Amino acid sequence: MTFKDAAAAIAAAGRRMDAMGWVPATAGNISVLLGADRMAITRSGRHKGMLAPADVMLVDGQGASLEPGARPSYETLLHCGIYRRFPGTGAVVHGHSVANTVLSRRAGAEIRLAGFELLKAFPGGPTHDTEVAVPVLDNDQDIPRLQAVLDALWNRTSDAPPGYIIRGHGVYVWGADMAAAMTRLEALEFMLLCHLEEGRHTR
Ligand SMILES: CSC[C@@H](O)[C@@H](O)C(=O)COP(=O)(O)O
Ligand SMILES: [Zn+2]
Repeated sequence: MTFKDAAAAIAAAGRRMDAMGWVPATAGNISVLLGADRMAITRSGRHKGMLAPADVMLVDGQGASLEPGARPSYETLLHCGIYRRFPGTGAVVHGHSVANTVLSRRAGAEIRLAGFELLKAFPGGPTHDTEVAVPVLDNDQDIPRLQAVLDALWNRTSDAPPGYIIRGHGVYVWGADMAAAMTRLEALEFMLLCHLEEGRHTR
């Protein structure tokens, strides 16, 4: 994929996330892998619903800017961590929805989703008749330290997680390409919203 195509896919994903209310203010970040040591990612502090090609830039596999002086997403290392850990990943999306924020603020170490038809949208989820645990981690502005917590978590499990949620902050989801990542994000956000509504109606 060319940088131009990647920037267009990132901007389209940002518009979709904005339309859903998942990237308020300058929240969220989005990337596409372009090669073993290269990815296109949103610049820090841009509104993800109004991205122009110039709001996307190149970094290397360690998250270092390939454009002198330019500032990629503050959370670039979390994207690098996902590409490193899950080979075959081609795109990563991060958003701050009301559902993932509210639910994670009162969750423990995971949010369990069970019995939803949309669980079939997750990889390896051929049936609704299953339960998926989405990890919830405490928020941390020290991104290398947060990535170390994620690496330790992933080392303890053989499951391929559908994504993860940072408490009171937002969700990270990925896929083989942008379409797959967005399908997974939409499915997860739908189920989280159901979870939130169920909580409201059973109180
Ligand atoms: C609007 S504050 C949100 C940031 O702290 C961060 O969590 C975020 O999602 C966007 O950061 P960015 O550096 O623009 O990629
Ligand atoms: Zn964020």
